[in-house]
Amino acid sequence: MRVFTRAGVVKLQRKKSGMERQELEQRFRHNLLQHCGISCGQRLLVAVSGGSDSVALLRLLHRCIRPLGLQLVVAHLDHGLRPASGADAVFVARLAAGLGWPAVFGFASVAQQAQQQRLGLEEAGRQARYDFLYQQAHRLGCAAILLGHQQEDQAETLMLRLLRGTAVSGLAAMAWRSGLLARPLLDCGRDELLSFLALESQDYVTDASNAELCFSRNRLRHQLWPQLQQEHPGLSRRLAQLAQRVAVEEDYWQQQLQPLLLQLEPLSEGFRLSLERLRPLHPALRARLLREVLRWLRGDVQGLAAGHYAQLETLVQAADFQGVCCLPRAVVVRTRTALEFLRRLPVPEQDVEECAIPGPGRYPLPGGWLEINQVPATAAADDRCRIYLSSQDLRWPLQLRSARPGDRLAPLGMEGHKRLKDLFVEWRLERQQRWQTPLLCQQERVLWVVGYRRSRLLLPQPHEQWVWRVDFQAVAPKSR
Ligand SMILES: Nc1ncnc2c1ncn2[C@@H]1O[C@H](COP(=O)(O)OP(=O)(O)OP(=O)(O)O)[C@@H](O)[C@H]1O
Repeated sequence: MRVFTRAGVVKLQRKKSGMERQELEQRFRHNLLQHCGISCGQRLLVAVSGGSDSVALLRLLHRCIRPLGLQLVVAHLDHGLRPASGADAVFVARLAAGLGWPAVFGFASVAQQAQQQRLGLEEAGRQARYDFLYQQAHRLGCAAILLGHQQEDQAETLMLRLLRGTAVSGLAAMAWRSGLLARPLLDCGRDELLSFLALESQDYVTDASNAELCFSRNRLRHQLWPQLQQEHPGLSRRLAQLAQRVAVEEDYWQQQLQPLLLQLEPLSEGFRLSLERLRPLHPALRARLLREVLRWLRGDVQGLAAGHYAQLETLVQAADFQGVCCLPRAVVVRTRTALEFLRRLPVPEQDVEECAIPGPGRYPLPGGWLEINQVPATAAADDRCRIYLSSQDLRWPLQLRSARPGDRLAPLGMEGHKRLKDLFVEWRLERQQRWQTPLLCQQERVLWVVGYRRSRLLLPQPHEQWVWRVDFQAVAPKSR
């Protein structure tokens, strides 16, 4: 049996720590090259707050990159939220200078920006930070912006998304690489990074706001997380691994989506996707496709919840074709053969004053204008902003007005009549929009809920050579 003296134990511990550091460095280098797509010789912007994670990031880079010929520029933004924030900038400046790397600094008045843009402090800070980092990366010709998010951050992000009701793809949490942003520490534990810093005799700053419980992430970190960790040791690691697996699967789904997205038919205000293509898809693939189309249309999918996707699924499966689904910033209209994904029309700012339309011409509306012309009957189909009316059955004058309680519509695509009030609820139109949406009527009968649905009335007959074309052009309200 070997007996170790105290000095021997210390020596052994040092050896173990040295080996752990070596393993951490190897993993870090692998993450940098394989997961984050960094190539030899590139210039990188390293975002350093002065906290333990980003300081560890900088020190790891400093140790690992010499053989790779990478150049670093350190970047720090002072959010101006704490009296001591200037001291963090000084700390980062000294650290960068000590390691021999250039550094850039910025200042943002985050509290003011949060007030102006009606954002929470966390969100405003994030926006200001990313604006600053992107600007600097472009100005300095950097190939990537490296961030110090680590395993616990990843697990917290996944958990917060879960608690807020994410789609499955949201469980992928933060990506190793997303555009310019790269996160090479995603599989490194906080304790592992702290041990590394201790071994390097490197200090770091502690941000007092990280302990403030007004931020949801901090509440999770300090209140819920310790309890969960106690019950389920290794939870952070397992959640971060789950995020990685979901990311790989999402990559697979993206590949499956590509050929389907090529089948999207562009419209002037959105896209059309035929039911023939949508219906045979597996529901999982269909849900992702619908989500992706909405992302294309709106630029993001914020504010869309599971209930919205369930509504779209109902539209796809419905036998009749009168459906409309109003979503935040988008409207999806079901036609006989397709779903049309359209940008939301601007909400009119006032009711439409009732006016008579004595004949063809152009008529102003609060939210735009309406134009009626006689045109040769062609195969042209109605859409949300254009309908064709029979010239044989139309009797002038028509009327334009806002909806009234008691109005009914005989929606094209289904039998019978429906109360507009019920249709508005079914379409999820906001209250304000319900009674300000213009209606085109003939003798009190609704022909068209402008911008949404037409009725079966006055459909052009097959033998007609000329028909009336009614166009609606929406005008965005002037910003006040
Ligand atoms: N003020 C800042 N200036 C530059 N980069 C920052 C700043 N704040 C955060 N970052 C970058 O964003 C990453 C994530 O930010 P987050 O707020 O989660 O970290 P932190 O707790 O402030 O600091 P750290 O991650 O360094 O311990 C940081 O690791 C760092 O790379």
